[in-house]
Amino acid sequence: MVSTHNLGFPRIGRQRELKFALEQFWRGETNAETLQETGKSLRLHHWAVQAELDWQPVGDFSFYDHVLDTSQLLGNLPARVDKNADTLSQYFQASRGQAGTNCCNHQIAAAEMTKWFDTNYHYLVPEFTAQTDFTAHPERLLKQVKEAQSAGHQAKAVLLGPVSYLWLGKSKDESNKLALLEKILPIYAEILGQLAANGVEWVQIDEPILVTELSLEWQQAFQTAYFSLAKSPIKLLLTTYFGQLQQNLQLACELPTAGLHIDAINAANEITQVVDWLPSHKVLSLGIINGRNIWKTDLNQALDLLEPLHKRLVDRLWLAPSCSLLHVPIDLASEQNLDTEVRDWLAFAVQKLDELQLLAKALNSGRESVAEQLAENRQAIQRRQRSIRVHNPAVKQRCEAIQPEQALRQSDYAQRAKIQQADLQLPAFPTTTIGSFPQTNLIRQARKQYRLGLIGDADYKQQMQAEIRYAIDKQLDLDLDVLVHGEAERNDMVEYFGQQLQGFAFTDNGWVQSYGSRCVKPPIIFGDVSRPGPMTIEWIRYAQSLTDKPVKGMLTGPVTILNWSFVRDDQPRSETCKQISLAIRDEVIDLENSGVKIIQIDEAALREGLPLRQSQWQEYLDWAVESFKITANGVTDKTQIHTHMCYSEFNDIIEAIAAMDADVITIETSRSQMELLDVFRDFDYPNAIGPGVYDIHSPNIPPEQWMVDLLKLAAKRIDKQQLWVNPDCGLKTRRWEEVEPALKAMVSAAKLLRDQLTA
Ligand SMILES: CN1c2c(nc(N)[nH]c2=O)NC[C@@H]1CNc1ccc(C(=O)N[C@@H](CCC(=O)N[C@@H](CCC(=O)N[C@@H](CCC(=O)O)C(=O)O)C(=O)O)C(=O)O)cc1
Ligand SMILES: N[C@@H](CCS)C(=O)O
Ligand SMILES: [Zn+2]
Repeated sequence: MVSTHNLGFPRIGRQRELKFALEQFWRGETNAETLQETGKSLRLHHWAVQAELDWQPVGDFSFYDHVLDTSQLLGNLPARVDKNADTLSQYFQASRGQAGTNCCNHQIAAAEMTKWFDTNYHYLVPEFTAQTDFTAHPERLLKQVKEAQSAGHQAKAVLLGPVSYLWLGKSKDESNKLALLEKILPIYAEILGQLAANGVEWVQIDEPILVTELSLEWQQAFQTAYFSLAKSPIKLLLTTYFGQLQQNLQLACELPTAGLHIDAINAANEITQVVDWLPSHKVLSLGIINGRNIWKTDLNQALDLLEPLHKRLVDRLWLAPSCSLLHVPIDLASEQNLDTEVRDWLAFAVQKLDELQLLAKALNSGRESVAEQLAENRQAIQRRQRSIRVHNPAVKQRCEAIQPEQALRQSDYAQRAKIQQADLQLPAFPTTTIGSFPQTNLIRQARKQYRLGLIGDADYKQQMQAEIRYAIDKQLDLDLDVLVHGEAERNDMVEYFGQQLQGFAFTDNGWVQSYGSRCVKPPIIFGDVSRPGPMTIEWIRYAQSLTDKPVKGMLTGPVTILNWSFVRDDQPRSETCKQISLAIRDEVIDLENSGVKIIQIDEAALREGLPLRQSQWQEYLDWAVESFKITANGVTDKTQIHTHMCYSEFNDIIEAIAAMDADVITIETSRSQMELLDVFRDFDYPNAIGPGVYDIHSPNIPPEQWMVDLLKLAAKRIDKQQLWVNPDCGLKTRRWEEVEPALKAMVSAAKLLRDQLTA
């Protein structure tokens, strides 16, 4: 008999119950008990949805992030959290920071947040020093185990493994993180012991770093860790996902665990080798359903692959999604307005689990036991392949006809910079923001009413224009140099563009957690992409009509639209990206023709799209940078092109960043004390840079002196002529009460620097 299990279920809830519960709690409208009740009810609901599986995951739920949960489990929250606070308050202090007050609270900086591998999910980076000690705090996990067991479920505990945990964290004092392994292992052993004592048979121990290129030192750490944990009285399912094992394959197979899970979508070519290497007592869990995409599985094809493996492995074969279902929307049944043809091609989390059960039944009881469903699945797969909605010959021809010159600026940066400055006349340390201003309730309500047809085009336009006017007036009061229109009309920087492009479909409720309570609704790219008409021109033109200061045209770049969408799997990503790049190029040219002098093309997701293995980076960077350049470079020298990236660890890709040749790049740096600029200095990066001085992910308002200090640190690394002054990212998640004083201090800091450093 083949068994089924799931690596993790989306936490946010069908109606984003978790989001609303968290935000109410943070606003002080509800108490901790109410929040805990929501958590419990979501967990119980999720386990009920997964009840048909042989094992239900416990420990995948989180109030903010599972890596932060692991830090708390191991007694490793940042030292600055208030030791006297209760555990929930400590948890939120670490995830969101705490603003200082005049009375008793001191300001607590939030932990650094970064991308979880190549996904759009963010985790909170564990912090280490040579002195870090760990202590076991398994109470929350054990409580959840009990909850699941009491509800009649087979609890399989989910833990982030010790080696990946250390790898994902950051040493604050340059000490070797691996030296902590010997301290952390007894704590894991203690937790495993407690799980066993509470009736847990299997622990899914996630070690996703096994799909990356590991040095010998880290490979050896796996040996040390798992030979040590093998003494524990519990079965470990060593779990890898997001890619191939390659040089870690033998290691993963041979570590002394009771089972191994591999990503059978991304590492399909390694299955045979894994089966050959795997010791005969071990379970092999195959992640056969794609946990990163929303397409129906070709079940007949999957069975062709699985049947011979089942014959060989018999009871030792388990089936699961390739990774946690955290990265896909919950339920297709929540969609009332999806195009029926496209809907027929899709599977969300709940449908993926149905697919899993169907595969298990076909293996356990023969294909004939599910013949009807298999026939229906075959037809759906064929309908998608043959659909005329997918293919647009004009788009394909335009892509084939792209000439290399289309990706080139007219002149080099030095020459462009002079032409642009002569026109723009910006001061030293020019100030700007990244694009969005607070998405207030009023804005969201207006969008909702418009969406529901409760207000018409004229009303909506008037309301959005009022918001734009408000944002422009505020920026004029603040004396910022380069203004933005504030993005009031955008629900999301990717969804907004997708909704106006052909080849995209949308969901109403296809929410996916991005960080904490924040979610996104990734568009679905199902066909060739084209732009039926201008997407942003009217709004920017209106904003520019209100002021003589330059207002940036604001676009999302092709690589980011690609990386933050669910992408078609029937052509290379590079091809889809090229199609998007031509569509956005047309928008850039229209903006220039409308008199817009500065155009920002956000490529927030360019870096996270890097393949997990460095050996594949260059190929990706070649087409990603080319796509950006096709989009950006149809303009004359006079137009200043900005790009923005929220994550700025550019050490290994600085050449690609330089090759993008944006006139100005604004980046996230404030939490790293400008250290991220070292690579720009070492590379002699010539173009302008706006290192973020205001961490927009935290409600804390940065004091002016803090930003002055950051700018001075920046000026030590980068020629002051090159420096711009801006926040780390857009301000849509913040409130005006936070934004105004923060930007006031930022502009003041820039002016001070102007006086001090350019005198
Ligand atoms: C820059 N970031 C982005 C990433 N990915 C994207 N696709 N987009 C990004 O901007 N990845 C990296 C970072 C992640 N950062 C964020 C930051 C903020 C959010 C966020 O705020 N998300 C919102 C949802 C945004 C949205 O689409 N809103 C819609 C619908 C809102 C809604 O729920 N409306 C209610 C009614 C109004 C109300 O009561 O609030 C309804 O319909 O019932 C809109 O504004 O129209 C969030 O709330 O989580 C995400 C990623
Ligand atoms: N222009 C966008 C970029 C976010 S990465 C914003 O300001 O929200
Ligand atoms: Zn950003």
